[in-house]
Amino acid sequence: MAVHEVRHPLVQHKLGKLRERDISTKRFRELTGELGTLLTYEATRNFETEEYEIETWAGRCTVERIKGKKLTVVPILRAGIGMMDGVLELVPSAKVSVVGLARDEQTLEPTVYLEKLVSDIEQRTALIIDPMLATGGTLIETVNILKRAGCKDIVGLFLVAAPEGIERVLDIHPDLEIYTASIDERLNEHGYILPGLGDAGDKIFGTR
Ligand SMILES: O=P(O)(O)OC[C@H]1O[C@H](OP(=O)(O)OP(=O)(O)O)[C@H](O)[C@@H]1O
Ligand SMILES: O=c1cc[nH]c(=O)[nH]1
Ligand SMILES: [Mg+2]
Repeated sequence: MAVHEVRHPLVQHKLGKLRERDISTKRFRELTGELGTLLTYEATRNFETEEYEIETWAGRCTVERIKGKKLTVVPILRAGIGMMDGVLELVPSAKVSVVGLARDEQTLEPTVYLEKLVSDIEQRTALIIDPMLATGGTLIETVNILKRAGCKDIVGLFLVAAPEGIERVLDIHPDLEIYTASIDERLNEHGYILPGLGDAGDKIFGTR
């Protein structure tokens, strides 16, 4: 297991724009999708490939394809939906397993309100997507759901992650692989990430 902070210049440039206080809903959505694409590119870097032969304009040629990797993208409602189109741009055939969790603003404990997983999830790598990993409670519960369903290979993509949350999650799920555009400084007293993005769900959906 490992935590990868993706320091690629494009990722850091887009994340900087995303942090601007007066960003519009439209721009926040665009950048969230684009960062979803870039994090997917990084997270799929070590997928195994196999060679096969094709007929080309110049005769036969050996090319490569991803070897038997079946994916399911797992957006955590609501905010994870904001990354989904960007992720699916690179893995357009992936099945989608949706989970809905909401964090109680006072206790910071998540409640699960939806589980709609693909039926053969035990044969798939799960790619969890959510802009924020804060206290880690939502991610721990999501991984619990996936493991209960038989999923063994689980990767999480987050725009921003708090060090406290990462530590808590890895304590319980040390086999998890995490990709994030930034490991931020800390959580504030309300469980929000600093400097973070504010409330990502509200910014993506235009609610407040
Ligand atoms: O790591 P945690 O402390 O559990 O917090 C992170 C969760 O909180 C946010 O969702 P929220 O519950 O606000 O739901 P939303 O996406 O509907 O806004 C965020 O998108 C994560 O899912
Ligand atoms: O900083 C945070 C923490 C949880 N959820 C968010 O949207 N932002
Ligand atoms: Mg929210």
